[in-house]
Amino acid sequence: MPAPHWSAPVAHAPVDATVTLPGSKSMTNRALILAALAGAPATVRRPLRSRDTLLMAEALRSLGVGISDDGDAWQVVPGELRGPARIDCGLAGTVMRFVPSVAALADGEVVVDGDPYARRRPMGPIITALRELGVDIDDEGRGALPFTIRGTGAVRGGTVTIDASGSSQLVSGLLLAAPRFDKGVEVRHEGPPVPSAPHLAMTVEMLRAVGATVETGENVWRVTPGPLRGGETVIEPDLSNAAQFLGAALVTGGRVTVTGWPERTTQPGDALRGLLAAMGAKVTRGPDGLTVRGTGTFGGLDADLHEVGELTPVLTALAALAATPSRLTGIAHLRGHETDRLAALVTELNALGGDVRELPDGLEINPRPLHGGVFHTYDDHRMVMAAAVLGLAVPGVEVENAATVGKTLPEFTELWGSMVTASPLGPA
Ligand SMILES: O=C(O)C1=C[C@@H](OP(=O)(O)O)[C@@H](O)[C@H](O)C1
Ligand SMILES: C=C(OP(=O)(O)O)C(=O)O
Repeated sequence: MPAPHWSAPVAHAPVDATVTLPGSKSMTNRALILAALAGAPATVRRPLRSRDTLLMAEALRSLGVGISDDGDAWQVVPGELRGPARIDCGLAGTVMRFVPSVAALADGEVVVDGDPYARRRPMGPIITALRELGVDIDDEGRGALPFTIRGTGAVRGGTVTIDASGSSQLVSGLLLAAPRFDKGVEVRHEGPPVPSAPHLAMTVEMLRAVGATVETGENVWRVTPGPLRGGETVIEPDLSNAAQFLGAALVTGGRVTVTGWPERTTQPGDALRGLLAAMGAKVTRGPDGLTVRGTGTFGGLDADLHEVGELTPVLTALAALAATPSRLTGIAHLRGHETDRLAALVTELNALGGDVRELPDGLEINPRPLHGGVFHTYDDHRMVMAAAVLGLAVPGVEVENAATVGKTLPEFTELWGSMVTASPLGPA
C-alpha cells in the first residue's frame, strides 16, 4: 500500500532556525570511488548516508572493496576488483555514470542496471567512450542501462571525444577512474556546452587531492596514470540541500542559518548566496555559518542556471511565490534528470493554480495565487523539497511519495518540521 501523502507544514510565522545538514552527495560518492581505487585504506568522514550513497557503497562492495561504517566515518579498504557482480544504480546519476569505469577495471562480468526510470537517463556517450577506451561492454544497442561489462582486470585508456551536453557526469565518470587506466585518459567534449561546471571542478579537485595529475583546458580534461593516496577526506555539508531551508527564510520573512558553510567550495550550492540575494534576501556569513534573512516580500529571478541545474526545482517553487515573474534558462538538460524536471514542475505547479511555462531551455514563472492539492514527485527528491517550499505559504499541499526525498536527504521531513515548528509562534 502506498504511504499516505505528507502534508507540507504551513509557516504561520517567520521561521527562525539554525540547520545542520548532512554531507554532500556529490562529494561522498566521489570520495568513495577514489578511496576504492587508492593504494591504501581511506576514511570518508561525515559522509552522507542516503539512498544514492548507500547504493554507491554497495556497488563498490560488490566489486570487492571493503566499506564499513563506524558510526562517524566510512572506512574503505581497497581490494582486488572482481566480478561477477550486479550493480543497482537506483536512480542515482553518480552511481550509473561513475561506477562503470571502476567495474571495467574488475576481472569478470558486471551487470549494471537501476530503477525503471534510470533506463531513460543519458548514458550513451559514456558507453561508447568506454568501448573506445578498450572496454568490452554489451548494451544490446540500447545506449542506456542495463548493460554488461566484461572486465579483464585492466583498461587501456587513451583519448576519447564525447558529447557531454546531456550531463557533466559523463565526463566525471571517465575521469575518476582514469588514474588506474594503463594510459590514463584524455576526454574531449564536442557539442553544446557541458552543464554543471562546479561539479567538474569538484571532480578535478578531488582527484588532485588524492595525488592524481589532472590537466584541464577548454572542453578537454587529461588524467595521467598513477597511484592514488588513501587517507582522510572530510565531506562538506550538502549545499544544494540547503536551498529549501534558506529559501524558507525568504518565503516567511524569517532567518535561517546553515552551519558549516565552507569558506571555499566547488559545490554548486554555494551559488545560492548570489541567487537568493538577487531575489531580495540578506545573506551574511559568520562563525555560525551562512545566514539568510527575508523581509517578507521578495522578487523573481532572471538567471541562467546551466552551471547549477540541481537548484532549479527549489528556485522554481520560490519563484512561484515571488512578487514578480521569473525566467530560468540554460537547463534543457534537466529533462534527463531524475524525471523530466521541466515538465514535472510545469505540471505540478500549474495543478496548484500556478502559471509556469516551459521554454526550449528552461521555465518562465508568473506568480499567481496558489491553492492546495496533491503534488506528485516522480521519484525526484527535489520535487519533495520544492513542494515543501510551496507548502510554507499554501495550505493543503499534500506531497505524494515524500519518502523519495531519501535519495539525498532521508531526514528531510523531520528537519523541515523542526524548522517550521521552531519558529517563534509555531504552527497555528
Ligand atoms: O557530478 C555530480 O555529482 C552531479 C552533477 C550534476 O549532474 P548534471 O551535469 O547531469 O546536471 C548534478 O545535477 C547532479 O545532481 C550531481
Ligand atoms: C540531478 C540530480 O541527481 P543525480 O546525481 O541522480 O544526477 C540531483 O540530485 O538533483
